[in-house]
Amino acid sequence: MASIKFCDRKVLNDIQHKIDNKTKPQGALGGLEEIALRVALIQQTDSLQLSKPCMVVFAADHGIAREGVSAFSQEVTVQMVQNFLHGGAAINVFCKQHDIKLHIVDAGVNADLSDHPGLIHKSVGKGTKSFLSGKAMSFEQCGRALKAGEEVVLEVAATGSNIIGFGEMGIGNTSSASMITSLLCGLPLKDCVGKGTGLDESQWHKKLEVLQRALDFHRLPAQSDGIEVLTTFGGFEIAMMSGAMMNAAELGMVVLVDGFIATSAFLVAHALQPAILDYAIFCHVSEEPGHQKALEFLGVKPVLQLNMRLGEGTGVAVAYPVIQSSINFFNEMASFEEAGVSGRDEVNRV
Ligand SMILES: Cc1cc2ncn([C@H]3O[C@H](COP(=O)(O)O)[C@@H](O)[C@H]3O)c2cc1C
Ligand SMILES: O=C(O)c1cccnc1
Repeated sequence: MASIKFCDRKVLNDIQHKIDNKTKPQGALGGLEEIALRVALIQQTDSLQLSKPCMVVFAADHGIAREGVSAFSQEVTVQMVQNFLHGGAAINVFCKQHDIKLHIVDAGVNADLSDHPGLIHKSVGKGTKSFLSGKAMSFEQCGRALKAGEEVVLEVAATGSNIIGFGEMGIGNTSSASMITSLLCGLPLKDCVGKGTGLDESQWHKKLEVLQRALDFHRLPAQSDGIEVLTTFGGFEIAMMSGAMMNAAELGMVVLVDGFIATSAFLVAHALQPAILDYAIFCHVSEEPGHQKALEFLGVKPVLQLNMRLGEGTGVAVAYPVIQSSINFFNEMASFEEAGVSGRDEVNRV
């Protein structure tokens, strides 16, 4: 398992000084300044670099999808994987637009995908079990998924990438994310359950009722251990994302987190390795109510607020140019001295 170190804060004052000395009123670039500070802390240098940005989408099926918790049926997972491989999904479009290299991983889709050369094959099984009457996965499967996530990141890092985004596909996975968020953030389940792919009001009540029954069946203590929560309610793609995120942080990469489901994987990683928070940028806040709560729990602000609720890593891909802008102002903007612009104190003296 990864062992993530908190970033060395000795450089913090120098970084802040550099940001404050750019030719702008102090703080005027708002969130861009926070992003630049985060990347500078990770990279421990005053010349920031984003190399070979990558996006990894983990796909898997969920037994809970058969309990009427999603507006779509389970086959959509494999159909969307094929769509990813043919370049037709939202994540393909946005990654292409921003020159982000896209990797698709079979983490445990309920189909035989062995003859798809464009796919990274890491399947841990043909979908999880329904967590309504037992654990979604065994500890052994969970261990394999975490390890597979680490392996994928190692390969991506070896290409020279230092910034990596994570996304997912798996019908039913907002249900897993709701359970994980409720338990790891110590929140009432009701506050963490949303409409996913588009449930109506009565379908939402049914989803909440099913998930409440699962919660009552397992009776895990509030603030349970991350692995216990993951094996009981997780998905293979969520476990693989957790392992991947931890390894990326350990390697000193910038970790770009997408929406509700990716953040639930992050919550597991954070429960196991709190220092991972130093390496993460939360790219957007999803319409799923549990996502906003999870971001509040972590004490972080999202880059974008676009009322998106798709997943696949789309929030990461559309936030990427904003992150690039943060790096560019930090590297390229002139300081007051360089540009011969009067600083605030000088103006006050006049
Ligand atoms: C066509 C389609 C494309 C998607 N791309 C991402 N998701 C998103 O929706 C699913 C989670 O929602 P729920 O828990 O309600 O099933 C995940 O697959 C997620 O990635 C999609 C869903 C659909 C239907
Ligand atoms: O926020 C997300 O990641 C999300 C929300 C709804 C459906 N799929 C994904």
